[in-house]
Amino acid sequence: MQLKVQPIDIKVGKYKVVLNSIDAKELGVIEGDRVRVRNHESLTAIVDFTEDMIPPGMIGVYHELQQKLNKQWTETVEVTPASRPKSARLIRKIMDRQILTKDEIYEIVRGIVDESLSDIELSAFITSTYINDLTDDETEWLTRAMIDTGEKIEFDSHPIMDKHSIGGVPGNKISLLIVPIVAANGLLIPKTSSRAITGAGGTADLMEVLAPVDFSASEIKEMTEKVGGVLVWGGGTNIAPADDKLIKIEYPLKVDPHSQLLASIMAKKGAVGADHVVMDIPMGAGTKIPDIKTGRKLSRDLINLGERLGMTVECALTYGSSPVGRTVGPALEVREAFRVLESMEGPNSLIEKSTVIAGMMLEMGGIAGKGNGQELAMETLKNGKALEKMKQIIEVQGGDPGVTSADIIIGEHSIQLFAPTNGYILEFDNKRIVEIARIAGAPADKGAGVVIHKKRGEPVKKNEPVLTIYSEKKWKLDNAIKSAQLNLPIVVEGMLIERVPTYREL
Ligand SMILES: O=P(O)(O)OC[C@H]1O[C@H](OP(=O)(O)O)[C@H](O)[C@@H]1O
Ligand SMILES: O=c1cc[nH]c(=O)[nH]1
Repeated sequence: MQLKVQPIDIKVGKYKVVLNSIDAKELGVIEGDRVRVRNHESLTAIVDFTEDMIPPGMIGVYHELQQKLNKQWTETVEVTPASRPKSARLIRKIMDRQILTKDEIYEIVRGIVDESLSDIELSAFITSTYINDLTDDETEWLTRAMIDTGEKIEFDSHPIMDKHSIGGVPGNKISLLIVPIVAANGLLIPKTSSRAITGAGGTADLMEVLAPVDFSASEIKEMTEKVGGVLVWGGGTNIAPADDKLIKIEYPLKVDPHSQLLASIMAKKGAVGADHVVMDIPMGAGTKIPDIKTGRKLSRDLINLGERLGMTVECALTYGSSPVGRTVGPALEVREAFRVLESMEGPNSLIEKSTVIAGMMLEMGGIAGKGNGQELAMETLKNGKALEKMKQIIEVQGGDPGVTSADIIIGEHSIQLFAPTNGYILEFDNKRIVEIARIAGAPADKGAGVVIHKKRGEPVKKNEPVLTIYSEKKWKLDNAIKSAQLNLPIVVEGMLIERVPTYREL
């Protein structure tokens, strides 16, 4: 069928077209099917439907496909039904618990990278791997395919250090301290991070408060060689490009399937040529890892996958039942981390966790003797070398190296929530804290988030503030307050939890 092209200047992240339902019926396609669009070249696109936006005889072409067709633009195109790509059919095999071959896994990853899989198919891929774990071989191939379908960095000098957190604990801003500590001690650390997956601010969202995070592989190499380290967004590079496309699907689903998590993390490490990696595995109620047994199993899986890929991996099982530090949300977290860099002023949970992990890295990199890493990491914070290095990192990434914690802008609208009674913080719901920060606008609105005045186990007096919610927009703050009041993330109780009388009135 010949259709007249109607450009639609909207980016949808895929090759997509819109057909009038009359033409779609004529072609025998429904929403989510594919069509071949042919002018001088031939491309497959996913079909959207409309009753009125596009009249019969025309085809709406979204931005990405326009860019492709633009090379040899024509007024009309030939449109024919196309079959689903092989990668889409392979996802069904995972649902049926069949084991995929290496070639099949590569086919799926190519389908993710070249945008030929629809969001529905991608979410089926995520969901089926959430339900049915991939085998060790499949996970290795998934990781390798994610590395091989993107750019890789080869450094001339080694060792290359790296760290990664599996996420799942709110306020985990430790990379902002670890990277400068490690780089200040002469090791190279080209740290790529994801944006938030299940949280209210991933490290890439946080670093973006201070400097751009979007760089090519060659820029990352150059910047790391210049100042020793970077804190960049993995999705902004062409490093493991499938990763961010999968994370975009995981984010609304709020899931991070085991095999995807392994591949997502290790692909980013493999692509930058990491030699030694420390993994942070937050554990406990409300995290991705409910208990130590599951944490040890994940550690073994990460260590084994590292061995298969030629990296030494050590894992740190860390306390995750309470947020790290007292802030959740990009700008608030950056300000808290910066205060530690500036003056060691800050929560012990943040300083201790950051220096323990940085210490492990200094030992693995041969800079500190066994058992002395944390002391050296602490010293690097105290003597201001980590702050100096952080400023170099900010500058090399194009931010303002003169920035101080006082310059970081927090959302202008805020409200405090108060303790209803004297007592102790008996329960503290990490997931609710994240949810409230997200409703307030985090991570997209950098100034949105939550300050935690009282953590689990701490004593509190009636009417003392327990949380402050910040937002850049009044209406988002109102929604966050409503959500917090409907289901408070904190339970305050006195020492007496409930008095049960001799006789209860029924
Ligand atoms: O949103 P949730 O699932 O909590 O965690 C995702 C965060 O965890 C990792 O942190 P890092 O890069 O090691 O600092 C990721 O890169 C991302 O920033
Ligand atoms: O980078 C990350 C971190 C946690 N989970 C992932 O899937 N990727």
